[in-house]
Amino acid sequence: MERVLIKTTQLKKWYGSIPVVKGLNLEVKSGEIFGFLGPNGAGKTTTIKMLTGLLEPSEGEAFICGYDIRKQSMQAKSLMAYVPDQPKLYSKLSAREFLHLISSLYRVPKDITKERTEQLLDMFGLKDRADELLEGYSHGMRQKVVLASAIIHQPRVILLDEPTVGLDPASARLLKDILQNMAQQGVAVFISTHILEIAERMCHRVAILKDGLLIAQGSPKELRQKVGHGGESLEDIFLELTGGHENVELIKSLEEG
Ligand SMILES: Nc1ncnc2c1ncn2[C@@H]1O[C@H](COP(=O)(O)OP(=O)(O)OP(=O)(O)O)[C@@H](O)[C@H]1O
Repeated sequence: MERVLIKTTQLKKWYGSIPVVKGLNLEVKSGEIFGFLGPNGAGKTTTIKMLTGLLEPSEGEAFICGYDIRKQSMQAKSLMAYVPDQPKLYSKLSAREFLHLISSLYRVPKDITKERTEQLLDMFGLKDRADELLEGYSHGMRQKVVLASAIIHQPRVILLDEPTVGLDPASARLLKDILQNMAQQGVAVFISTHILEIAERMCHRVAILKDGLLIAQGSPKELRQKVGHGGESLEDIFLELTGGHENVELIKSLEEG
């Protein structure tokens, strides 16, 4: 049986008196690519921040590889990687220096760090500019450095918040290939995205969050069978479940009017 590497039980978050995540029960297994979908403000980033230990849950628990993110945070964090939607880099370091730094924080031995840094720089097409300061990098190039730094310690779990924003098509494809490869090696991949085509093509299972609650969960095919009438795309199902179809109708009526 595959191991559950990400698990939440009745995870909740309030900001002040406002509940934004309302009791999430999630499980992601080794080798699984899990898509976390939902309209703006649904609570996706809040959930990911609780899973990574950046935000304290108001109630409930989250586990990474069986470690409680609050009580065993060092063990949990050493086994995970997090790619935020707005990554921050040390702009006065070069890409090569940054990768060495992150790798050393994860206590990867020096010789392995050097080898993996060169492999990753090569893989992401950054080798020619690896010694330039990151302040001179474009958004997409920075995104690639963050991705490289996230996988340098070979995590068992990777959480990505909107990772394809700013990547050119070739880099987005590279990311997809890397994540699929990681999943084949048993990594649990948790990816929040608004790009439903990515979710449809890449994710083994997706969950749709609305107003802090899970309203559907399953493989894209299962969701189509459960919710659809046949022939719909995941986008149609998403809009149906989240009420986006009303907006489509509204736009149409505005156009007609
Ligand atoms: N620090 C905060 N203080 C108060 N409210 C917050 C804070 N951070 C987020 N929220 C609110 O919590 C809700 C969920 O936000 P969150 O960023 O988790 O949504 P999301 O699903 O990631 O949205 P998006 O797709 O737009 O990135 C929103 O209503 C947001 O305004």
